[in-house]
Amino acid sequence: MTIRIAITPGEPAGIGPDLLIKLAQHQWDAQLVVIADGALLKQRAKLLGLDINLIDFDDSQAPSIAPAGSVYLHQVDLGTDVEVGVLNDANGQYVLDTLRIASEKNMDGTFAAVVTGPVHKGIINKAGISFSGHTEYFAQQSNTADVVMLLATEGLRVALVTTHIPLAYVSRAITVERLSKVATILNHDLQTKFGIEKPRILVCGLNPHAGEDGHLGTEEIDTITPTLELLNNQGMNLIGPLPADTLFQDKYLSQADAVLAMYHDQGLPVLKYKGFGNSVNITLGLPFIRTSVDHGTALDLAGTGTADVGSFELAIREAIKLAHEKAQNQ
Ligand SMILES: NC(=O)C1=CN([C@@H]2O[C@H](COP(=O)(O)OP(=O)(O)OC[C@H]3O[C@@H](n4cnc5c(N)ncnc54)[C@H](O)[C@@H]3O)[C@@H](O)[C@H]2O)C=CC1
Ligand SMILES: NCC(=O)COP(=O)(O)O
Repeated sequence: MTIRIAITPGEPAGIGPDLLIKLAQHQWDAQLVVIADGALLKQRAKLLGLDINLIDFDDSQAPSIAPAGSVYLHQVDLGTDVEVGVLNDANGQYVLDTLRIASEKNMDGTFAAVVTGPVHKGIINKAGISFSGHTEYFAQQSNTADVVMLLATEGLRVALVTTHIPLAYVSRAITVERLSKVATILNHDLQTKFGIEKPRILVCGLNPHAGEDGHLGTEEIDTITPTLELLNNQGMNLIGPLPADTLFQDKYLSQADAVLAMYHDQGLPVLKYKGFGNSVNITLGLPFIRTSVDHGTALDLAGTGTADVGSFELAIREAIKLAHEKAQNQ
């Protein structure tokens, strides 16, 4: 069975188009359909000294595999010409259009998954569109109240209770309800997507030293500990709250299936230090499969041909794998 995957290369001035063009140089075991402006891809390929053959995507045809050097294209017109490495808010709507189409066509079953390249959150907002990240955008588009950001590399999976919010709002956002939903989604998807029968999840505290018995903050006593007790009584295996500065060592990680961090920069720096370029971002809890890269737009590398394809490649491979598993279980 041929799986059909949507790919959004993301910010047109960044490295997303470069990586997509490089990855299309070999044949994939799935139909990859890039949702982007074809002229942009042609121009970027020329700059990189590569050829790219774009095949018009027709969703009335059965999924088929493109030969090496080719990729299927769902055309979306850019707002304006792209200067490599230079952001332009005139293209903010274009980026969002590619994501909207990917979302709609995953919801209606045209695609079995979406793999996203990096977007620049700032320039989309500068274009007058409120946007904090793919994770939140796809949740909103699919009317999903709670989704979970999980990044995975060899030997470490990190999920987040809160995602793209200012640090000043984090404490308020960690409620019994949110923590319960995130832990439940994480536990469920570790079982179903990763085949772990009874996931062992290490849960970080929020404050230094997990609050030091309430002397350095009380969120652990007021919210985190009671929620973990509640969920463990229902059969989960959540360990914590643990001091985040000491739990990231092999002694603990080797016994764990995932770490649940309270906020973006508590968990992701460790993950990226361990596996930058070799990690995948997976959104759990969505009604469709979405994977992504572990890096940003890297404007400094766009058009140079030096950007590493590792994470984008892994994101596509993971999406294909998850899509096959989902198809088999239906
Ligand atoms: N999935 C997404 O859409 C993500 C988007 N971003 C966005 O990217 C923008 C830029 O963020 P930064 O913090 O500067 O992170 P960045 O990942 O774009 O760049 C950080 C450093 O890593 C290098 N780098 C990044 N990707 C690389 C690759 N594939 N190969 C080799 N080197 C690479 C860059 O050259 C730079 O030195 C921001 O607007 C941010 O929101 C950041 C992370 C994920
Ligand atoms: N650091 C990961 C990240 O910010 C990716 O966010 P998203 O766009 O995948 O929601």
